[in-house]
Amino acid sequence: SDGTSSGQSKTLPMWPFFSAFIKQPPNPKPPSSPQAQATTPTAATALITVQDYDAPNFEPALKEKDTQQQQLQTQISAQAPPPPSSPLSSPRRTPSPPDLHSPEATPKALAPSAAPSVRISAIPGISLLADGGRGGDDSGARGVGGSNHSSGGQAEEDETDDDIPPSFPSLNSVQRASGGIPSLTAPLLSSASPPPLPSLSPSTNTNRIPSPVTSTAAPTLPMAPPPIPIRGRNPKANARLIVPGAPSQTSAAQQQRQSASSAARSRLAAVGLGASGVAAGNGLTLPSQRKSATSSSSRKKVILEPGHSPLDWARLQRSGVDLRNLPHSNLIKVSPSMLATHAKHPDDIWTALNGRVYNITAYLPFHPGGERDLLRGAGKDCTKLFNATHPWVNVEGMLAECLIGIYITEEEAAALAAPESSLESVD
Ligand code: HEM
Repeated sequence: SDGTSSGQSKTLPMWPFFSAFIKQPPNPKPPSSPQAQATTPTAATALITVQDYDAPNFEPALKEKDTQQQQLQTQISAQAPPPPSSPLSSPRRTPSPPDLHSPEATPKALAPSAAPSVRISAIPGISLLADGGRGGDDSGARGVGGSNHSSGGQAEEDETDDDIPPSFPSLNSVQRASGGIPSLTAPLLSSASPPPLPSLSPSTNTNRIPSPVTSTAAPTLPMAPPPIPIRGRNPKANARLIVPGAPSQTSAAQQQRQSASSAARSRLAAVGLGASGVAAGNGLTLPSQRKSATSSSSRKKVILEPGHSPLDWARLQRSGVDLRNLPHSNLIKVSPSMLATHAKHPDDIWTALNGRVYNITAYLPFHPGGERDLLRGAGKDCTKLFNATHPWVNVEGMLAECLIGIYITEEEAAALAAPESSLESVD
């Protein structure tokens, strides 16, 4: 029978393709090779058995194939379960795998002839085995290291439980109940507590904010929490918090920071710079610095009537309205005596500024410093007063439409009047 089986396996090269579509008997068979025993029992496994065949012996092989098909159909129709101790499972009982290179190494060769030799597993081909590795003897499967789910029962549960690692510590252990593992926490505490770090000792931490973390859990923390940052706060605000003469409650670091800031401010004042590093007196310094530069003048903001903002004044200048109140458009030469005659009339108030004479009557309600201050220059030269108050104001642009003429001295006016009088006398 060995020769026959060998001939069958050697002369059916196309049989694997047919056997792949043949429904297997419900009772699965053991794997056909020892290697299949190592496969996962829960996954569908395709077992492929490839054997050498002899091409010249094709004719007898066809006959043998027909015989096998008939027997196979008979077996499928009968669906007879294989005997519990199938001879085909004998290779699995052997503790060491057989030599695969020898002809007797195949399960077909190892199977006795009395057994139902013509079975799918004995025919070289492709066998699709769902849950391959089932069947057979439980002890045999365990003997070669495989698993057997068909045995079921307690054996299967034991194998499943072995894959789950045990919980540590156990759910009902004393370690969980106590909240910690003494064997792990004790070395940490013992190594951190003696001796305590100097930065964590309460005696050197009196200026810091008392924290329960530093007092209770200090041995387990490597560093104490940092102090509250003071960066971003206004240094002047810090300076205002210091009450002169009062006992200082600040720490040494804060005192050092404040002394450094005051020293920096004194250095800036020595070079003529404000606290912000900007030259004092150009309008970009802090209000306190600017007020000290103009403390001699009586600068005060007044509330202007609605519709008298600087923009309203600019709009009035561009409107084309006559703001000069002159019978002609020519500029005239104004003497101090002539200017003085335009100081009291409420509709015709002149002032001299930077060598020019303006009619400031229309501008009076628009003056940010108020009418009263502006009227201080009515009928006279206000250049000194103007420059003492707001030298940055562009008066040439603001009062362009109010220009009367140029401001001349009495001598120039007299010189101008003399020729005219002489000509008049000539005429
Ligand atoms: C005649 C031409 C004048 C013009 C065109 C004029 C214009 C101005 C302008 C534009 C401002 C606002 C400046 C600012 O906000 O920075 C102002 C403010 C002021 N002016 Fe005059 N002014 C004139 C004459 C005078 C005179 C003669 C005085 C008399 C002291 C005076 C006293 C003031 C005062 C006290 C302020 C308020 C300053 C402040 O905002 O704190 N102005 N003036």
